[in-house]
Amino acid sequence: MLKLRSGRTLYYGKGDVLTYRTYAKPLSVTAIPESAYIGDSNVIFSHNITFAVSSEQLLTSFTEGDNSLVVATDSMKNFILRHTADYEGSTTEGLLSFISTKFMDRYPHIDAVELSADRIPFQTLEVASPSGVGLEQSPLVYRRSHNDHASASMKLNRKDGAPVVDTHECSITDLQLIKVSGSSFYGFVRDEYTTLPESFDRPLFIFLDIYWKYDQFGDAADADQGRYVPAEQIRDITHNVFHEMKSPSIQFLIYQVGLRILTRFPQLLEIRFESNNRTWETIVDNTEADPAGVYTEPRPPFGFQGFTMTQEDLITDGE
Ligand SMILES: O=c1[nH]c(=O)c2[nH]c(=O)[nH]c2[nH]1
Repeated sequence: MLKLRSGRTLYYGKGDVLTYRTYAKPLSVTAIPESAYIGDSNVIFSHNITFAVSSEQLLTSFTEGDNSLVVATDSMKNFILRHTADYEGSTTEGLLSFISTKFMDRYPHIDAVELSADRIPFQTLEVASPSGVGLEQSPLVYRRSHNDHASASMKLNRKDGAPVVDTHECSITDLQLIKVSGSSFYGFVRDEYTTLPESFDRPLFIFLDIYWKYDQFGDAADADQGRYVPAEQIRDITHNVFHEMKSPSIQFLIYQVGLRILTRFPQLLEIRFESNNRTWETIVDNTEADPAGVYTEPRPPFGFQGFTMTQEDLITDGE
């Protein structure tokens, strides 16, 4: 949240600025064992952007109705759209820092900007090859995806007058993963409040949001440094670890995912998880002889977990 020196919250801005940029610079990233993802053509580089500004000098716009320093939020929207066209890089983080730095350069009375973007994912589609043999990716037609998506957020302020990225966070949200067998939950506190039976093989459905921060923001903004961490590889590590392990709880599962992510990406300072337990409710249980089961959606209320990890966790875990 953007605040003045006095501690008073003050900001205004525009949300849901939809920017469908075509033919941005292609992204290429280093391969990791858990993922086939090595980049994006960025033929469609589209985002839903939220942009807010703050300044000591905007106080009178609230207290006296003085609009003399108010950049209309409609103009902000135009600024974002026009400069999305000028962006020469290939990452969401780079786009946000480019637009916000330009804005602070253009309007020197703005002290701080807070902005975020959800990437709007479009997936490639296969079409019959003109040669008549096999399929190939269409370079023209894409499918809008409503699955998990990447996001980034950051706050800029001024240092010696120049805009600098003060804090940032990248994420993948709305991951929804089911493992049909190989998860348990037992050994928890049993007392007069306990009704949950122990489970030795539950169909574990989790909703997961994962957030990360770089040690050096430049690695996120400029993929040419070769240390960009794509949300797609974070996603693929997550389902690999889920696949590999017999989890005794969601708590331990996300810790193991975090260890793997921090191992793969030493350029990350911190990783944070927010998970939600949506374990399917069992209607017809499976047996050793017959693996078929029938399950239904769990009823609220839902359990959740939150956990933050840093590179220190790799040292203490002895990996
Ligand atoms: O993985 C889990 N962790 C819990 O803390 C918990 N609590 C609960 O009721 N089910 C589960 N599952």
